[in-house]
Amino acid sequence: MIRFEHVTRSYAPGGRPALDDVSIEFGRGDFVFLIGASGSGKSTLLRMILREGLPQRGKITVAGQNLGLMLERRVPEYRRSIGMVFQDFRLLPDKTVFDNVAFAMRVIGASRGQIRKRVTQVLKRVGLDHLAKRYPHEISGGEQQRAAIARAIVNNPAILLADEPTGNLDPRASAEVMKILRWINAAGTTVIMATHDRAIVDRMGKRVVQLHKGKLVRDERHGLYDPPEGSEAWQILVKEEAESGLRAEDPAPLRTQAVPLVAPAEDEAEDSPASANSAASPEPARRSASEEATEQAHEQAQDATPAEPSASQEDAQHERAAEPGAETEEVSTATKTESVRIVWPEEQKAARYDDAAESLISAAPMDSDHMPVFDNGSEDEPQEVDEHRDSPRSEPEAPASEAPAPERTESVTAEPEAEEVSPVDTETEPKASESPAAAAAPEPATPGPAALAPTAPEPAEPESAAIKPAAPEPLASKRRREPDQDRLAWLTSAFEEQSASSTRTASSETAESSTAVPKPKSSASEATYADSRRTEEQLEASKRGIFRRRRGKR
Ligand SMILES: Nc1ncnc2c1ncn2[C@@H]1O[C@H](COP(=O)(O)OP(=O)(O)OP(=O)(O)O)[C@@H](O)[C@H]1O
Repeated sequence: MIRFEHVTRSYAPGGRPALDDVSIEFGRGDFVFLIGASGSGKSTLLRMILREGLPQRGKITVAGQNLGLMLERRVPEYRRSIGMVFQDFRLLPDKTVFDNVAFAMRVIGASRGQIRKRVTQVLKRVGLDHLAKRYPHEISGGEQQRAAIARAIVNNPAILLADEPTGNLDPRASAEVMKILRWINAAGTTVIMATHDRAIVDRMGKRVVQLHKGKLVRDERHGLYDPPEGSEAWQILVKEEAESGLRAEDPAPLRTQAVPLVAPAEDEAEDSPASANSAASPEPARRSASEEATEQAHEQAQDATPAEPSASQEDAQHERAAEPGAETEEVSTATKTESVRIVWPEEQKAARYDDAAESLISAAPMDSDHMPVFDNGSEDEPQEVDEHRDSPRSEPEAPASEAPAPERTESVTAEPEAEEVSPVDTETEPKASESPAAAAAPEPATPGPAALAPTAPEPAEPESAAIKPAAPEPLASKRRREPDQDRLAWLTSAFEEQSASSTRTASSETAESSTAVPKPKSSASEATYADSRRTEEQLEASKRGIFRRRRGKR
């Protein structure tokens, strides 16, 4: 589905490429951890999937579309097929949780009723329906990240990219985020997550892709954070750590078996390269870091540009294609598509879900409807929209208990104008114009058709549990390792314990421990906020114009 072919990407002339001759594939429904030292190219790889920057060499195709051939004006639509979650959340600070999530639907022209219904549904799924009216600074970091995830998935993306989504979170909040990502993946969304969190990677036992100075050095179907001892990736890291003086701080690799440097998946063996070759640096773009940041902010703002007030994106594409003289864009040398939105056949979605649901969700606490259970406090309290934002931490927080229902197939039928939405609106009946799919989410357990995509079996436990390090570790490494194992143990119990048994005290402690509201990390994100607000104002202005015109007609 996502294919990098000998991709090289440099930011500065003559500098070391951020990605260096990287060839790799990510399949539909994959859950991939992207690991590597700071500066190894993880974020660059994620951004390139989002088409933020093109390779100077090589080719990236997503769902058969060559991103290098994609017309600029199609990029915003393409990006709406992809959800993105950042370490610093990037919520709009002057919007409530509800409106942050609703914003992503408003920019595609969804109607008020659709937005209200869908946003409420998604907030329930991430356990935030009771905090819908809070502002980002009134909720914890973990809750902010869940809101950011809700925003990322509200339009049913085919791909979810997460750049260190647990980087600012404590273990409990991290575990909840991972539960959600696991569930999203089980619903068929490809999840690619850059992380430095050893415990999470080791606990999940998912595919691990490791970068080192822009090169792909490891691709394991079910990997741990540390490369297998003796492998080339392990040797590279030992050398790097010795050079940087980090070795004494770092734990020894957890396994003793040597595996090939790059171990392609069984079904990808033909296409995955055995190793990443060093390539001559191409002529890089002559842009400064600040220009790059501005470009990113601009590109993200493009995403926020309101779409034509048409129906769903697919419908809109078909409508445009049906118009006389409408463009049909050749987005790939091999594939001619009408839409840049990433869609795959219904049966494959169902098959992927059916195949994945049982195994992927199994480790997370679930309620009777197979929803991840969140530790939001007493289960006795009714779930309702919080209408008392003045006392942000005094209300009881109810657990999510809505049916999970991945409904990646639903499409929204947009109305001509996006309207301001309030989560306290008491109207609950969907409008007649709303898509039935939006009203009735499919049951996850429904078996898919025969076209089931084979999925590698999930390991019962990470292999690390049974394997001892081959060599005695230095004292310093043991010191570093203890907290890591504590964290691993904590995560394990967090995954396994039923939140019904968790106390409200624990919940509030967690909330207290992570209440700091992160400032935008970079000028790019600040610019994104500003551009998003500008877009918001443009929306408002256009609505005012529409209403004025209507009044004039009357
Ligand atoms: N906008 C930019 N302009 C110039 N160089 C950049 C830019 N973004 C990243 N780089 C450089 O590209 C290389 C890869 O950076 P990248 O952010 O992809 O690494 P990373 O693995 O995500 O690091 P981290 O774990 O610290 O987030 C680094 O050397 C970095 O300095």
